[in-house]
Amino acid sequence: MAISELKLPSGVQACPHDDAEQLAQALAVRVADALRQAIVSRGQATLVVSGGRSPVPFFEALAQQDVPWAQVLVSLADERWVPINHAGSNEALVRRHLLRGPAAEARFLSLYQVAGNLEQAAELADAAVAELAPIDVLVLGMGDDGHTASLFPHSPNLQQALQPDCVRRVLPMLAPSEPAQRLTLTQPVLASARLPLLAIQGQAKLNILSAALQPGEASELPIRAFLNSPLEIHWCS
Ligand SMILES: O=C(O)[C@H](O)[C@@H](O)[C@H](O)[C@H](O)COP(=O)(O)O
Repeated sequence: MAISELKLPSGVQACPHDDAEQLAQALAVRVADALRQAIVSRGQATLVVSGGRSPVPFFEALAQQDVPWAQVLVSLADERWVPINHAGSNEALVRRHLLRGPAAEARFLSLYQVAGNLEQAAELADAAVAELAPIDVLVLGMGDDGHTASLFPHSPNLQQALQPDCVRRVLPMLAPSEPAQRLTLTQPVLASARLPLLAIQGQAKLNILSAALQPGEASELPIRAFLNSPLEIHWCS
């Protein structure tokens, strides 16, 4: 199956790419163009990205793009509740692969907070990201279980986090995989994005996307809450 075979909702655009390298390059050009346009319109741009393994080539391609990085605020859709020197830190991933060279001039807004427990860290992060929305460019990934950001199926707080009127910007979340303790932006913040992009690779994730396009509960496949207009889905096999 290819993404062009999926029946996508109106305003959800399929963007197929030949391979991971071409996807990363095309996404970097798309994001850089949107950041430049936001800066021309509003004097600054906010970019929120996801962690994981697959964004690294995209981060490195974006770091090469000609963007007025000093006018860009970068943050994360989610973070593992680990310090920056931990292997699972999304902040470390972004600082290592994106915020280098000219892109090092961008401002970074951390989700990670030192606190006595995950809930306290989420409350501190909630206050720390007050300036984040509306997001100009959001880049989401998706797990093989249909999670996005750290919105994991059947996780405590998931229903609250997916509410369009959720008053929290950041909630604590438990992932089925280590590091389990997570901090995630909630649906209202993520849905504020002027340009939401979903980047996924492989047939397994396309099958999950196909399932998420069928009627059902977002609690089973949280990505469901984001498959609406406007959205570009960038995919390669
Ligand atoms: O912290 C994280 O891991 C990400 O924010 C997470 O939501 C990621 O986007 C998916 O797990 C997909 O990860 P891959 O793209 O590496 O498969």
